[in-house]
Amino acid sequence: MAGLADIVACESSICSIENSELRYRGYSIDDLAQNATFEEIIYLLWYGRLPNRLELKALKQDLAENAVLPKKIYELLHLYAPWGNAMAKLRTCLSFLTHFDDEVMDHSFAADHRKAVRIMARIAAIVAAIDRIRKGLEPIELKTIRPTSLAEMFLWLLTGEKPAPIAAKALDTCFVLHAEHELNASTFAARVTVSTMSDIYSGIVSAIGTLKGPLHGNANEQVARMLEEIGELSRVEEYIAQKIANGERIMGFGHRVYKNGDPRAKYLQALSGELAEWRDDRRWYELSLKIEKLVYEQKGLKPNVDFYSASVYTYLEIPRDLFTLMFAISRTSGWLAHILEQHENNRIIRPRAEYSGKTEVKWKGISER
Ligand SMILES: CC(=O)SCCNC(=O)CCNC(=O)[C@H](O)C(C)(C)COP(=O)(O)OP(=O)(O)OC[C@H]1O[C@@H](n2cnc3c(N)ncnc32)[C@H](O)[C@@H]1OP(=O)(O)O
Ligand SMILES: O=C([O-])CC(=O)C(=O)O
Repeated sequence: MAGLADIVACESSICSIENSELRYRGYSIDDLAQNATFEEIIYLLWYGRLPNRLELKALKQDLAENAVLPKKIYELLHLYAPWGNAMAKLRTCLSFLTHFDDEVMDHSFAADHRKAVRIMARIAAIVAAIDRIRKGLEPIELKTIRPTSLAEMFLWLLTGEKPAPIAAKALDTCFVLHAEHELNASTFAARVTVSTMSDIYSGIVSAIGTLKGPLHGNANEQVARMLEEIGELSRVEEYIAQKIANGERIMGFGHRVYKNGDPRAKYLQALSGELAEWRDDRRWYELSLKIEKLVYEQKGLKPNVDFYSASVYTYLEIPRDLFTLMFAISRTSGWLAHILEQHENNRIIRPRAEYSGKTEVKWKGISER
C-alpha cells in the first residue's frame, strides 16, 4: 500500500483518531483545547492521566530547572549563526545535546523519564537561542525571567520581553493542539529509531528531520509564504485558480486520516480571528478565510492543523522560518510519549517490502557490460 495508508503498524494507548474524533489518552481534543494547559498535556501524554495540583507543580518546577542550556550549545550556534535552515539547526542542537547527558544509554523507565524532562525543557530554549544568536543578540538568561508556562518562557526568551497574556495563552493553546497525533510520519520515525534500542536523542533527531518536510510540519511555513505571496484579498481567487490549474498542492489542506476536516483547525481559526482583533490587523485572517472557502468549493479539501497556525504565528510575530520549530517544541511531548511507550514494550520495527524488481539476473563480467 503506497505510503502505508491505513496500515496499522503498532498498538498504542496514547492517542486515538476514530471517525475524525481526536483524543489524547481518551480525552477529546475539544475538551483539551478549551481547558488544558500544555504542561497538563505533557503529564497526560507521558503518565496516562491528568496530574493533580502537586504533580503539576512538580513537573513545572522540573521543566524550569532543566531548561538551562549547556554553554557549548551557544558556542555551536555562534559557529554557524549566519547560515542555514532553522529546523536543521534545531536537529543539530538536539543531536549535540546527547553529549551532555550521562544517562543516554540507560533505557530504564526512570532514566527515560528524566531524559524526557531534560529534552522537553530545553527544546524551547534552543529555538529562542537559534533566533537570537543569528540576529547577533545575546540569549536571555533564564534566571532573569519568571515565566509561568513553557509558552510564556519561549516568547520571553525569544523577544527579551514579558509577553502579553493573550499571546502566551494563544501559544499555549497551539502547543496543546499540536502535541500529539498518533502515528504521523515524524512520530513513526521516532518509534522506528528507538525500536533498535537506540537512544532517545536519536529518536527526537529522526523525528525533527521528518517533521521538516513540507508535506508534514513545514506546511505551516509554506502557508505563510502563500499568504504573503497573495498579499491582498482581491488576488486570492486568481492565485488559487492558478494553483489548481497547474495541478499544484495547496499547502495546509488535505490530510491522510481526516477526509472531512481536521478537528484542530477550528480552534486555530478562532485563535487567528482573536489575534487579528488584538493586533487590529485582519489581513492574514481574512485572506485565510477566503482561501479556505475557495479551496473547499473547488477541490473539496478542508484545512489541516498547519493552515491557521500560519496566521496565528504571524500575529504572534514569530519569524516565519521558526513556524515548524514551534510545531517541533509542542510535538516533542508526543514524540517522547511514543518513545517511552516503545521502550516499555519493545520489539524492533522491521516491516517487509514487496519486491518489484527483476529476478534471476545472471552476472556479466565487466568486459561484457
Ligand atoms: C501536520 C501535518 O502533517 S498535516 C499535513 C500538512 N501537509 C500539507 O498541508 C501539504 C498539502 N497536503 C498534502 O500534500 C496531502 O493532503 C497530504 C500529504 C497531507 C496527505 O497526503 P495523502 O493522504 O497521501 O493524499 P494524496 O497525496 O494521495 O492526495 C489525494 C488526492 O487529493 C489531492 N490533494 C491532497 N492534498 C492536496 C492539496 N493540499 N492540494 C491540492 N490537492 C491535494 C491529491 O492531488 C490527490 O489527487 P489525485 O487523486 O487526483 O491525484
Ligand atoms: O497525522 C498526520 O499525518 C499529520 C498530522 O496531522 C500531525 O502530525 O499532526
